[in-house]
Amino acid sequence: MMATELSVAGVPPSLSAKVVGSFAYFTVKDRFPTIVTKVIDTIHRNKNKFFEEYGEDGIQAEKQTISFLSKLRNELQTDKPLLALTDGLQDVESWNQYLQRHQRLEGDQESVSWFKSPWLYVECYMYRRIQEAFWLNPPISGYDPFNEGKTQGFFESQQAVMALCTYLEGVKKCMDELSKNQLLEHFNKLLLVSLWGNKCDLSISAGQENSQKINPLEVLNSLQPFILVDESNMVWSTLISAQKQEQPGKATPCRVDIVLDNAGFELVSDLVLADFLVSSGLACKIHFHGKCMPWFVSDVTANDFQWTIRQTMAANHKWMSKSGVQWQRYVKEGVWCYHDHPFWTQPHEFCDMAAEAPDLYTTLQRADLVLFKGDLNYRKLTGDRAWDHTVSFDTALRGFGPAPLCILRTLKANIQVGLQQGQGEKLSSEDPDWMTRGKYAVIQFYSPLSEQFN
Ligand SMILES: O=P(O)(O)OC[C@H]1O[C@](O)(CO)[C@@H](O)[C@@H]1O
Ligand SMILES: [Mn+2]
Repeated sequence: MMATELSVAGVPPSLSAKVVGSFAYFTVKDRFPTIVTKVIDTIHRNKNKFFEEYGEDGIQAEKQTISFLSKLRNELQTDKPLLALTDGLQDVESWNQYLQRHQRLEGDQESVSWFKSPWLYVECYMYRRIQEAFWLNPPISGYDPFNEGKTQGFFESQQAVMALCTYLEGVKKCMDELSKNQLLEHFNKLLLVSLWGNKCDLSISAGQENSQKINPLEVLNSLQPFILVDESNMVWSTLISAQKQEQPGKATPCRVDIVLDNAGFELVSDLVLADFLVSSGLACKIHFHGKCMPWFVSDVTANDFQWTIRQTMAANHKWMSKSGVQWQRYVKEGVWCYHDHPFWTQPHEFCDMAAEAPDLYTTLQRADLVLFKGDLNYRKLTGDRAWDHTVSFDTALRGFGPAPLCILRTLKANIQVGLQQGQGEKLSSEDPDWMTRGKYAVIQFYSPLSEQFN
């Protein structure tokens, strides 16, 4: 099961920093070292805290972690071969096998390196190595170096969060009187807020900025021209038709899975959408999927998920705290549940999920709809390959389709499929950076049950 064969007929090569001047090249060359340096600074700034908590052992661990990370930074800046992991975590074997498969494919170990290997692989590997640096240094193994940025992103988005929760509670109050069209209107709005919430990630800005300052609902119209593909109507029909199939014997009617991306405002926008789906009866159960370790700077971990709900509950704002209390109740009652499978923090393209993580694939098959959030999920759905812009989304998925699925993504990496003939060229001539600045977005849909829609 080699995941990145470059020679599969009809499948383009993986994006890689070996293309000098490409976005992948600049990311590996400039953004990776910046991110590792930021992690080092964060640890250093927290030195006193480690001392207070763990005494001399904390100081030793801080020093040692910084030394591991400096070594990592040096390896990546000098294009050294990737190394096997040694921290004994449950996913080590799978990472090391992945490395060996690449080495076999390339014919020598030197060729599997930061600038020569697939960008998706080396970027995931960098975050896994950061995790290793901590894990090998108890007592600070569990430290999340991105936590400060994530919590700051949440606090700086307070006004937007309040506006969104006020809107949500307003809708919920009159839910019973809403016509189907009104319900659809609210659904569309909240789907768009969740889509544009993906602008708020910390990885693209190397940890600089990830907050939502203005009322997201007020800017939706002005953002409409920047949505390049909008298949939200298929998402709506999927939810409606799943309801029609609801049978008394079916254990979990209309289940929606949300594969989360970033903490901060984006997570709140996802929770608001999930609340709307449940309170409107469009869904009965929501399964959230997050990361089991700090990932791509701002991605949601179990801790971020719980923390965000607690903070929302504790807010000194009537509608915000009401929303938080409701979310806590959903979690307690099992209407919402959070999972973090190790597959989400591995470098695989999603077309390899069925083979690499059959249990996760089976889990997703139980959903009536899977909503994927964000750029990294888009890269993994499409294999992070140099597809022509006009190739269809289903072709790029290469057989991945556990259930009807939709991706809500703002463009931050130079990959985009499913466009009209000439659309990509036109965008490139108007704005050469159209794929990498988070200015444009897509809502793309695929269903393995497509006959249902024919
Ligand atoms: O949080 P998101 O939307 O997945 O964005 C992260 C993206 O940002 C980047 O760091 C930009 O290159 C990509 O590596 C990654 O795909
Ligand atoms: Mn992210």
